[in-house]
Parts: sequence; C-alpha cells; structure tokens
Amino acid sequence: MSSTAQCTVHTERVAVRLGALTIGAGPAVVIGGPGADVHWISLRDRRGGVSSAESVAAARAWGAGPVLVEPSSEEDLPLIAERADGVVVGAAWMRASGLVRAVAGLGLPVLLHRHPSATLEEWLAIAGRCAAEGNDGVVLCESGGRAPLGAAAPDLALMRAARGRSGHPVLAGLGADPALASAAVAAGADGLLLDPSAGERDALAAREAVRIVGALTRRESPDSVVAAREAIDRVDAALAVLLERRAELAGTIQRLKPVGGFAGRDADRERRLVAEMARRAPVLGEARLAPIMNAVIEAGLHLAEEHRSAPRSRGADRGTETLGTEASRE
Ligand SMILES: O=C(O)C(=O)C[C@]1(C(=O)O)C=C[C@@H](O)C=C1
Repeated sequence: MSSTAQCTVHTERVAVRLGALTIGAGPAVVIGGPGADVHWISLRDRRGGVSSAESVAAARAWGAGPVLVEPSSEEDLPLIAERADGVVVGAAWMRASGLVRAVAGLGLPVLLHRHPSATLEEWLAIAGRCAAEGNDGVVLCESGGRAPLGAAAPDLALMRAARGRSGHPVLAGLGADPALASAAVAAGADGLLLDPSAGERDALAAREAVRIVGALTRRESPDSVVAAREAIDRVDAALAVLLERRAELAGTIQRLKPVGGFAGRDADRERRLVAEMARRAPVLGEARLAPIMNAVIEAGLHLAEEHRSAPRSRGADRGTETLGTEASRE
C-alpha cells in the first residue's frame, strides 16, 4: 500500500446488520453481559464435557437478541453457520489467516478483535481480507492490553482512527469493568463488548453509559415512529439525569442565598441563563426556552421549599444509579 493510500479516510460508513440490530448506525449497542443487546460466547473457553452445540444453545438462552460465537477451531464453523448470527475472531488468532478466511467465507458478520501488538494497518488489512472473501460485514473490536489491576485498556484513539480509516463500526472491549464505558462512547464507539461473565451491576452501568452519553454524542436519523420514539427515550434519559442534577444544585443555591426560595427569585439571572441556553439551542430560541426553563426553575424552587419544611437525608429518594455509578467507582 502506498503511503497516500494509507492516509485515506473513508467517509462512507459501513453499518453491519446483526439479526434485527444494526451496528454502526443509530444507537450504540452493548454486546455481552446480563441484559445485553447481543450475547457472545467463546468456544475456546468451553469446559470439558460440554459440547460446542450445548455451549451455543446456552448462549441463546441468555436472552433475546443475536448471538456471536468464537470458534475454537475450523471444526466449529458448520455449527456456527447454522446456529449463530455472527462470528468472533479473537485477538489470539487474528493472524491465523487460513481460519480468518474460512470464517469470512461463512458470510456471517465478523467481529474482528485486534491483538495488542497489531498495528492499525495490520488490523485493517485483515478486515480487507474479509472483504476480499466477499464479506464486508466486519465490526472492529479494540480491547488493548491490560491496565494495572487487570482492567481492559482499549486504545480509544486507535479505535477512533480505525473507524475513520475503514468506515467499519468499532467496539470498545472493556472486559467485565464498565469504568471506561462513557469514555468509549464519547470517543465514538458504536458499541461496548463486555465479558459474558460481567456482573448485573457492571452491565447496568455500561448500558446506562451507552444510553446517556450516546444521547449526547451520537446523532441519529430514525426513519420510523418506533425508532424515533426509542431515540427520544434515550434523550429523555439524559434530560432526566441533568434535570435531577440541576434541581440538586438549585437547592444548594436556595440554602446558601440570603433569601432563598420563591421570595429570592432573580428575574435578571433567569433571563441571562435562558439567553445563554439559546446559543446552544438556536432552533428552539429564547421565546420557546423561556417557559420551559420557567417550569424547570419553579420545580426546583418547590422542591427546595418542600425540603426546607421537611428536610430529608441526602439522596434518600434516589432511584436507579446512573452515571454516578461510574464516578463513585473511581
Ligand atoms: O441563581 C439563583 O439565584 C437561583 O436561585 C437558582 C435559580 C435556578 O434554578 O437557576 C432559581 C431561582 C432564581 O430566580 C434564579 C435561578
């Protein structure tokens, strides 16, 4: 490849269909762990006495949604062709060109891991070999090496470069630890890969990060009412987190101000914050934002006055943990 060709940036995105899901367009997905959109299993991790067919059947039973399978050898490929929705090429054998070619030849979507020592060029060349076999359905997965304490350390800059250079969807492999989930989605991951053994709480934290950060960073162009409602639900999830956080801060101000609550209302401050918001929401504009923010501010003031007359322990009425889960873990 000439150096000019190596610098080529593909603007054309290749979304990959996996069962009823699309990876690379629309919302980011979570693959692996409880409640995931997609499940995966490695037949290399199979315990003695359990057949490949039983292992794949067990993965199907983990939940609805597509199942990806990593073969332990070429012998598993007929079973995978028959019972799986996609194939995983593990980091340990991404360089086994014969097996990778046979995998690509199945015609199923391929999840291609990068070995920690493989360069971007080598990784993309293998994706190119799948394309040469007539298989364009490649999803690239970056897990990097191991950070201190054994956590996965995906190279997010490399993941992003892979997406820009190839157009293929990219995943960040996080092992069983959701600590980098928000960072990965913000860096452009089209999905997260978790270990099937990830715990309920960690899987939930990863799904929340995908939902909340994805709502802020991924532009969606839904083409049906159902898809647009699902996209609105994601934006509302982010709005709810921000509204709750805003109400807490407004409550702090009411406690600190010499005159708090409705009695200490500051119309000038309210006008300025609406004008500032309109810079980021020019389509809505000041005229439409003003009544929205009036309702938000009044809800915060009512809450602060309720708390003043009947103080509660901080956070006593908190519901599901969201992104706070990640922050509090650090
Ligand atoms: O900034 C303040 O002084 C507040 O009390 C906070 C706040 C708000 O919720 O943003 C609430 C009431 C005031 O009229 C202005 C702003």
